[in-house]
Amino acid sequence: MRFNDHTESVSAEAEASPLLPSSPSPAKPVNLRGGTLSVHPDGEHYSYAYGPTGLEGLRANTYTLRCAMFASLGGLTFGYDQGVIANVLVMEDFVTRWPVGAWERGLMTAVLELGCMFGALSAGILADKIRDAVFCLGSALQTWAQSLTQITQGRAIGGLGVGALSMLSPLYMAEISPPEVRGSLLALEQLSIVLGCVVGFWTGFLTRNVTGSLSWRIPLGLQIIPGIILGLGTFALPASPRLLVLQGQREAALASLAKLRLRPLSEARTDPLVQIEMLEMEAEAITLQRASPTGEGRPLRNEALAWARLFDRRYIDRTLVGVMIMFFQQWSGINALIYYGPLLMRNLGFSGGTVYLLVAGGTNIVQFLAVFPAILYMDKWGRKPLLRIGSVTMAASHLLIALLIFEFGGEWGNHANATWIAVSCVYFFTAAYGMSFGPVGWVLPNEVFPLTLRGKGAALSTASNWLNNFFIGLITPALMENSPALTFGVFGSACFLAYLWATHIVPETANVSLETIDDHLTHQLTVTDQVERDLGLYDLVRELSGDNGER
Ligand SMILES: O[C@H]1[C@H](O)[C@@H](O)[C@H](O)[C@@H](O)[C@H]1O
Repeated sequence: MRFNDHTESVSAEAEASPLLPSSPSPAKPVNLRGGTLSVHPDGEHYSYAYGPTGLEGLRANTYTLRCAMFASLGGLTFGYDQGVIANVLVMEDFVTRWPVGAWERGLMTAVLELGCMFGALSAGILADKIRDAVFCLGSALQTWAQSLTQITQGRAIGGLGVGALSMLSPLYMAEISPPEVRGSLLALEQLSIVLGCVVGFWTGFLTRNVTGSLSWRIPLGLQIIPGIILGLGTFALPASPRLLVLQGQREAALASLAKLRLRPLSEARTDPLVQIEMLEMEAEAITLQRASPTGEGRPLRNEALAWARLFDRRYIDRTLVGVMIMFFQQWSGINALIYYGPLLMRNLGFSGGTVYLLVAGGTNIVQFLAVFPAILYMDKWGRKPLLRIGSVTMAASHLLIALLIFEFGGEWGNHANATWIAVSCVYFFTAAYGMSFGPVGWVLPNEVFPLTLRGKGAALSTASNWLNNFFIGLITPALMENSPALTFGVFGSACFLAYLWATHIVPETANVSLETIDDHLTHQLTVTDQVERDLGLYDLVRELSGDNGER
């Protein structure tokens, strides 16, 4: 049984969350080969860290960092598509070749998001390399398309790959990370997505004047490169130790963990923190297997039962956390700005190329820069404070824009100051989003589910991202046409609800191991506790803390 004693100052809000039981008072940390173990006087509540959080922590985890960066290439692929497509849709060759209506164009854009949703949900079925191959096939189809139907088909197929990768990359990162830098490492997914947006946007921007179809074939084709690198790289990445334990491969899991924690295998066998981490994984795997032994010979029924467990009374809280963080991430309105930003800027009185650069180019860069504070401080400050500050700032920015449009809409020319305040609000919003719901949206869903449900839970949460993304894309133009002020009012209200949700419902997950989070979220701890006791975990913890157990 562990507790949320972060030697550094993770918010006390964790204790205010209804999902987490209140933690026992913190204990003095014991230094263990560079890491720390803090044990409560009762000998059964503890927390541990292999090293510091933030930048120093990332520096101390070079190999895990490299693996996570590599895995995050999955995020790059979908960010790139978003960045590129905005440009492709207005390229001269593209528009004259296929002079289609708004509806077909909308379908062509949105079909990727629907593909992504199915890709995320079915990620568990396809093997790694096949998912990647599906993505490359989709990209190739788009690049060599001879008709709009082929592009649309290519985007639907590519979407399956992008969706699967967008779910699997962060899941893998969560499973290989040590507790003290898991938030920072998972935030790399967001960094990659937004980097993809920036690169995609500027690539399209640079090739837009190339003659003929190369103007759009080049940027669409380039996305195959990260796909190929990722495909080749999956052969070199170490397997998730948690998955190996679940599959009963203890030795392989230890070898993988030793590599990730930068210890020679022989040393890892006796390293106290590695031993604790291994025992925790084993305890969780045993508990979960006892709780849900899979019946043999009925794979479809078992699969359906496994999905149904997400809605079981015991897990529904976590399922809602995963689904709702993505819901609020999308209803914050970030993609309304990304997809329809130029429209908004035109509403604010800007025109031509300025509009384009200000919005699409500018907001992507702001979003990209905003991820860095999240990477550096997410584990130190905790997830909840980021979400709360972020949602309040986003709500305030949206509401101010709504008021300004209401007051000065249609006569911006006479109110230059109001225009610039509105533009600043767009950037404030983007920065606040980029530090909060952007990265945390990819962190929380990969932390709150227990081992056996983690894949399906993350898949459902990612599907929620894509489905809501799709709806936003669909309704925003109509909303804007109807009333731009109302559009911002709607997103502002969603941000305010997100604040209430982050304050009262979200559990703090910073700085504790994935198994600890599971312990905390499982309202009755008894089974895992007993298994942990049987495996000798508490004896080991007491021994390491210099306690002989007599109390
Ligand atoms: O986290 C990402 C990121 O913020 C992207 O810019 C946005 O387009 C995605 O929908 C979102 O999931």
